[in-house]
Amino acid sequence: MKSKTSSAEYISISHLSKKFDKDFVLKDVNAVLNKGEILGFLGPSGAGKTTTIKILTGQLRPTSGDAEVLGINCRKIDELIYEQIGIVTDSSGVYERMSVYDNLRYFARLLNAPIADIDPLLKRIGLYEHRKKPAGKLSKGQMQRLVVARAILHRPKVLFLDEPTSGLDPSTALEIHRMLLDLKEEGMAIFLTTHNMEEATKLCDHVALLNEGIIVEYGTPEEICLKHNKVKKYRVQLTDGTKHVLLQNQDTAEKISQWLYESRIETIHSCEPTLETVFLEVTGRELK
Ligand SMILES: Nc1ncnc2c1ncn2[C@@H]1O[C@H](COP(=O)(O)OP(=O)(O)OP(=O)(O)O)[C@@H](O)[C@H]1O
Repeated sequence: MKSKTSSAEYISISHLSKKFDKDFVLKDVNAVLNKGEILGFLGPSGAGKTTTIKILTGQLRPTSGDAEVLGINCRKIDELIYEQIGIVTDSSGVYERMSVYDNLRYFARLLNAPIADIDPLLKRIGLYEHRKKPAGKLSKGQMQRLVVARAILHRPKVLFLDEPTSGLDPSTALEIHRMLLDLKEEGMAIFLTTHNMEEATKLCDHVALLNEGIIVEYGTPEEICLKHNKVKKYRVQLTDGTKHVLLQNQDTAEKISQWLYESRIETIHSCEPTLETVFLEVTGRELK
């Protein structure tokens, strides 16, 4: 983990814990997010992802440990930080009777963002055609784009997204992904929570796999998968339709060469771990 003094370090989380009543829902969480990076907090429902975001945005105080966001200790965060961060949770906070444009104009005034930035932003997120529509009449995907637009209108340094593509169709999710990668390129630091391991693998520079409040793996998606690539396996489908998963060893080599000799192999692949299979291996739990 990098030192606290790094100028590009926008978020640092150190031994963070949170207790509700008697139960710890976060236990000794450590992570770092630098400028121009995407950090993913991944875990099943109840793992503590939203609680982490709430602590980092000043909505909850931790029980112990520390976190800094843009150099401000999480216990001292107040509304002033909202000039420098954007938050996407759900669509609450959008005024449904106001038009798309008026919603953004309202937030631009609130956050001192230039009104002239609204139209280019609407074009960028594909909502320009819908700018006069009441927000309440947007589709789910359009609403999600509006919520992201509202969160980035004032060009924050850090963007928090709590499951930004949950429930979206694949093409809308893809548009959100493209937008996030563009924002990252522009230097924004993005803190993302998701259940979706494919999304995390594609977008995140680093991921924290969170289970019951504990980070069970932390690193780049590649590092984590490589670390768990010790037991090598092959997946073979034969021409008779049967499927076989075989450990890489002498017996398998002999079996595969026999099947090759008999022209019985339809497909053959090596089984590299994914974040999904790593999570299952480490926790014994599916991510759904
Ligand atoms: N205000 C609260 N009081 C008591 N318990 C809470 C409170 N907020 C959250 N919890 C509990 O803390 C645990 C973690 O909740 P959190 O919302 O952080 O999970 P999550 O990983 O974001 O889940 P999901 O993917 O379902 O959003 C859950 O067991 C939840 O019931």
